[in-house]
Amino acid sequence: MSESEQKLKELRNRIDTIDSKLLTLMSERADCAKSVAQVKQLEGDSFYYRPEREAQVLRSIMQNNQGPLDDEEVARLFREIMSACLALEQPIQVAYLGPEGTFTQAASIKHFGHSAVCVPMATIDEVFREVLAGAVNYGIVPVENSTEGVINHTLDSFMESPLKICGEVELRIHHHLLVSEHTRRDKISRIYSHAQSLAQCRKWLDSYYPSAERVAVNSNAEAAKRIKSEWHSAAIAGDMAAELYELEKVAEKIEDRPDNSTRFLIIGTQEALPSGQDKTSIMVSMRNQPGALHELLEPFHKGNIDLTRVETRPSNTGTWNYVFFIDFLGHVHDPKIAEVMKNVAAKASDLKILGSYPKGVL
Ligand SMILES: C=C(O[C@@H]1C=C(C(=O)O)C=C[C@H]1O)C(=O)O
Repeated sequence: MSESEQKLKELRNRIDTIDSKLLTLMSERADCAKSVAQVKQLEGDSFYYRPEREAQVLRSIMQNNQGPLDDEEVARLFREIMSACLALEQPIQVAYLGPEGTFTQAASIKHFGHSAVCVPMATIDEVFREVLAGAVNYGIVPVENSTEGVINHTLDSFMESPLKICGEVELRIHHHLLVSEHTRRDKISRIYSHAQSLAQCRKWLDSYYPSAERVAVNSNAEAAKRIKSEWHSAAIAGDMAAELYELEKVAEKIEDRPDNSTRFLIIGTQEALPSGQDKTSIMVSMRNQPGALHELLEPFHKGNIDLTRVETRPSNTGTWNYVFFIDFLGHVHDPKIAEVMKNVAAKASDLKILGSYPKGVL
C-alpha cells in the first residue's frame, strides 16, 4: 500500500468513527423529540410543530458554528434533522400553491425540511381553505416579490380568513428558459409562465424573444407541463420544475434582477410564541380621510418600532375605504408592542393582528 493509500485509509476510518458517533447522537436526539411529543400529548397540546423553538435552534447553531462549513450549510443540515425529529412526533402536512415543482413547494421544503408532507393546491384560496378545514396542519403562500412587488391575491385572502401567520421564509428565485426534447429551438413562437415570472424576465424576453407570444398560466410548473405537447413553445420556470418535467435549459438565470427573491408566509391556526427576533403582521382599515396613513403610523413612530412593509389595498366593505397591511419588528407579547397596538386600534375602524412569528432564519 502506497503512503497516500495508507493516509486515505486512516482518514476514512476516522470518518467512519465520526459517522457512527453522529448516528448515536442523532438517534438520541430523535428519542428526546419523541419524549417531547409525550409531554405535549399529556398536556393535551395538539401543536407539535413549534416555529419559535425551531428558529431558536437554527439561530444558535449558526451562532456557534466555527466552520469550515458555512453557517447556512450547517443550518440546512440541522433543518433536516429537526424535520425528521418532528416527523417522529407527528408527520405534518403542508398545503402549498401547486402543482408540484413550483417555487412555493421549494419554499415549503426550505422551511419545513423534506420530512413534511407537501400537498399541492390549485389556488391560493384553496390553500387557505384546506388549512381552515383542518385537512392539513399548515399552508404556505407567496406574499411579495423583490422585483414585482406584492401578491395581491394573498393579501385579499387574509381579509376574509381567520387564519394566523406563524412563519415566513424567503427564497432566491432563478428562472430558466426551458424546452422539451421535441421543441424546435429555432422556432419558438410562444412562451408560457406565471404572470409574475414573465414580468420578472421582461427585459430578457424583450431582448431575446421580442416577437414570441407571452402566455400567462396558473403556475410555472403548469407552463413546464404545457410545452411537452407543443413543439414551438418554451416555458420559464425554476430548477424544480425543470427536473420534474425533464426539460432542458436553453438559457439559465434569465431574471432581470440578480437579487430576485420571493417572500412566503406560513399560515395556520397556531399562534407562535416569541423567539427573540420576531415580526408582526397586521391589517388595519381606515376611513379615507386626509392624513389617514400618517395618523395610523404615528404610534409606531412614537414607540420607535421598525416598520418592514406597508401595503394598501382597497377594502371590500366600502368603495372608499382602505386596508393597510403593515409588517413590523417585534412580537405582540412584548408590552411595548401591545401598547402600540392599543394606540393603533384607537385610531382605526378595524384592526386585525394576522400574527407574530419568528423572522426568517435562512
Ligand atoms: C422537539 C420539539 O418539537 C419539534 C421539534 C423540534 C426539534 O427537533 O428540535 C423543535 C420544535 C418542534 O417543532 C420541541 O418542541 O422542542
